[in-house]
Amino acid sequence: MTQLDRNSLRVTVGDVTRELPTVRVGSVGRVPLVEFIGDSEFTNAAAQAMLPLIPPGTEVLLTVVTNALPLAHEISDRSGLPYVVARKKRRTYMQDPLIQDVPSMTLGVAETLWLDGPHAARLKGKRVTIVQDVVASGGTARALARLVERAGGTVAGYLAAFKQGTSNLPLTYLQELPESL
Ligand SMILES: O=C(O)c1cc(=O)[nH]c(=O)n1[C@@H]1O[C@H](COP(=O)(O)O)[C@@H](O)[C@H]1O
Repeated sequence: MTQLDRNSLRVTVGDVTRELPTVRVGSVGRVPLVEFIGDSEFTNAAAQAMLPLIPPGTEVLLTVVTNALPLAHEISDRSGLPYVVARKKRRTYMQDPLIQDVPSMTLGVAETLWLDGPHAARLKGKRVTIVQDVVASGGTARALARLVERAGGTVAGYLAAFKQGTSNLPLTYLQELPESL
């Protein structure tokens, strides 16, 4: 990882290098912006590198829209593990969804997660690994863990492409990003 200036940070995953732009977030300062959506080459490199980090015993992956979705798709495809997706908006077709507030978000917006009932059923009795693009405060990860428990599953572990900040979750990740630049 190379800091080019306050406006960008160069990261390399596998043989793919990207210059992440930085964005201003509240009073925190500038944080590097990781975008997997729209970048299959970067997504695929990260998914491939994350395969050995999947916690042993994992039976199902759980992720949340939007940015982590292509990553979870690729990890699922490469590992053969099924994946389940929490949404951030209610959909009219949802049946008995589990609704979970995310207490605080690094990017500055409070959010609510929605897990459709039939999808929650796929977590019941399973060892579930939570997959994210970035874990910062850990608020999203904790909300996803709560959904696993409410669905009757157990959390096998937390897997992220990048860690940013000092959350004390038992997280496996590829690289650590600076909290602010
Ligand atoms: O696109 C995003 O939502 C996102 C971009 C980014 O550069 N960094 C980033 O942390 N996020 C999202 O912010 C959430 C992590 O923040 P915490 O809940 O504070 O750990 C995840 O849902 C990420 O998808």
